[in-house]
Amino acid sequence: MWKTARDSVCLLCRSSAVFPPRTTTLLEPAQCRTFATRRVAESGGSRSARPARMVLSDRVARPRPPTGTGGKAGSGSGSKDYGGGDRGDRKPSRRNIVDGPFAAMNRTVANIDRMEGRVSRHKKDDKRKGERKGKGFKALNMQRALTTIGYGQRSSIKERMQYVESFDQFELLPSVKQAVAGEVLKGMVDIKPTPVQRLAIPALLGQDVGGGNGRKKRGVKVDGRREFLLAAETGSGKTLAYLLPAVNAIKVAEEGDEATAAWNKRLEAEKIARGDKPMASWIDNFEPHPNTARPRVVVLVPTAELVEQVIKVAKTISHVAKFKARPLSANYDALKNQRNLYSTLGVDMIVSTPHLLATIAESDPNVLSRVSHLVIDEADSLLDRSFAPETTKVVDRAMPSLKQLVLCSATIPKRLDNYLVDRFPDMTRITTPNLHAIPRRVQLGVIDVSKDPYRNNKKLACADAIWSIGKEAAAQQTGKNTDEVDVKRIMVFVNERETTQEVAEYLVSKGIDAVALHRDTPEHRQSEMLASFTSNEPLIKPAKEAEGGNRRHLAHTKVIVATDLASRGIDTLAVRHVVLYDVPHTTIDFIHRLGRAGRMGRRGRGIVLVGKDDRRDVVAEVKESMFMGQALV
Ligand SMILES: Nc1ncnc2c1ncn2[C@@H]1O[C@H](COP(=O)(O)OP(=O)(O)OP(=O)(O)O)[C@@H](O)[C@H]1O
Repeated sequence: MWKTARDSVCLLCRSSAVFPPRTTTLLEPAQCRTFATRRVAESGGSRSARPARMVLSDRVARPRPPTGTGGKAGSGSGSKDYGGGDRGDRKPSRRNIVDGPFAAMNRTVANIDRMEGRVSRHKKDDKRKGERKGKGFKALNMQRALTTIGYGQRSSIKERMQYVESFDQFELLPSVKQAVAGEVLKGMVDIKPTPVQRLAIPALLGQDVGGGNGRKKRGVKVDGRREFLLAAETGSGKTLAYLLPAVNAIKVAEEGDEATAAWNKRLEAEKIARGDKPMASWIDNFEPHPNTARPRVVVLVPTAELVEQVIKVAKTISHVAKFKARPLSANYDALKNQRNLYSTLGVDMIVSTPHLLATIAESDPNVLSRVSHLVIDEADSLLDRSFAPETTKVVDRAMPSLKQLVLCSATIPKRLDNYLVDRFPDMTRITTPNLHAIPRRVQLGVIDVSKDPYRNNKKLACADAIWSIGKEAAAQQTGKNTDEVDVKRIMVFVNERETTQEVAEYLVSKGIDAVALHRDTPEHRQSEMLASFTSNEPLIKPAKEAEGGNRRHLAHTKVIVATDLASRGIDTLAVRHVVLYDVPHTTIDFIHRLGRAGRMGRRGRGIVLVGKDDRRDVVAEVKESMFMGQALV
């Protein structure tokens, strides 16, 4: 019969009457006599009903199902069924109404599911994150390398972006604005700044365009300098976002520089004195410009290829804005690099790899003594283990004169995040709402290599995928000029450098025009190989040349098999197809590699080859994230 356990208390009604006797401190509701009796009364049953039938609904501790998902009308969120079994559309009793002025009075039923269902406003983001963590993206979470950006934060950024619609709104000098429309984005209609440009350009200029905390957006001054992190998805125009404010700073500084004005006067006088003699014949003997070997702006990038890419944009701006931008890279011999830096005509901006600049600065520390703006592009690479020592050498030397330090990246790996918190705790972070997501218009296809017809032959699967793309391109061309072939450019990414050569050779044996690119490829050769992938122009070849006189040759494709080296920052606007021969080790690599396609809103296709030993769960989750347009956690 009924017994009382001295140490036991019911979870719900807090009474100590229980059945059967137990020794635990907290009891299940079904074991509580007081509670059970009350349930009988509520459900209209008689006191004589046997306790065994008074079992509570097993839904008691679960959140209510959302409205419209099964159950009768009124049993969803609108009803107050707190575990009393299926009450159908019964009107909720007054004592269970928890909202309004009489809320919580005379409550006799525990509010367990109500509490679970309620989420505080501040915790909404955490809850969403939790849901994503718990359910959808288990595998990605396990190998998570990226720092998370809350969805609340992303929405507030979206709101702020609405304040900018055009480049004219930026407080840039007229010549700089003119360079954007007339040179860099020449030929484009309806030129508008991209999301990262809308957020970063005003911030770097110290301009308030409205929305949010102005002071915070413009950056906090630390020892007289402002520090920024620009993080935005691949192919979103980060280069212009940091270059335009830097060029603007060069021009503003030049306006008030008396030494430069005096030198310009002397040069004009010299020109008159030399008469018809070409300037090149005497300029080396003229006095050096005050900026010679003392640039105001330094941009660091990880590879010689990127030096070329960034300097090309800078020089295009300089055609209108008139400043001197020079590259330093392993693509040039020592003499050319020296001339670029020590030119008598001076240099305003240097674009370099950190290794080269750190070496030069070691022998001539003055080189970095006047730098006011330092940009570290691809900061996730330049501040990781392999580059960090050289990069920090440059940062440390430039620090005393720095007014602005800008770090730029498509991803914020956790390591970078920790480093920044440690080294630059006051850094202003400018992130776009789609950070860590693969561009929306890139689709991902998965080929299971373990199945027929490939039977774990990845190379065969890769060649087959490329042949399919080539045939599709050929089909698209039917009916057009048959003497010419529009060649599709395809990038194949592998994890190890040894694999590049192997795969490229196999593809060539299957009639595909393929080359291998890795760290050991000479830098000038790398640039040559990448040239046709970075050009925005259609790659048209005479049909005979494209076929190479061989009918088993795939005329419509050009393939580069590369390691991660070609995945960082290279502006491969013309690439529509990326093949992930190996499943990337991290989400960071997924983002960079797939980011070579679908740049600046273009369409793209990724194909990932999944072998028997590969993480299918990771690939499935990346695909799902991409489908939903979400950040890769
Ligand atoms: N406002 C704009 N409108 C249209 N195109 C633009 C605009 N800004 C930049 N672009 C073009 O977008 C392309 C990609 O820009 P950029 O190379 O700067 O991307 P990114 O964000 O640095 O990419 P990654 O992270 O891969 O380095 C370039 O070809 C550039 O000319």
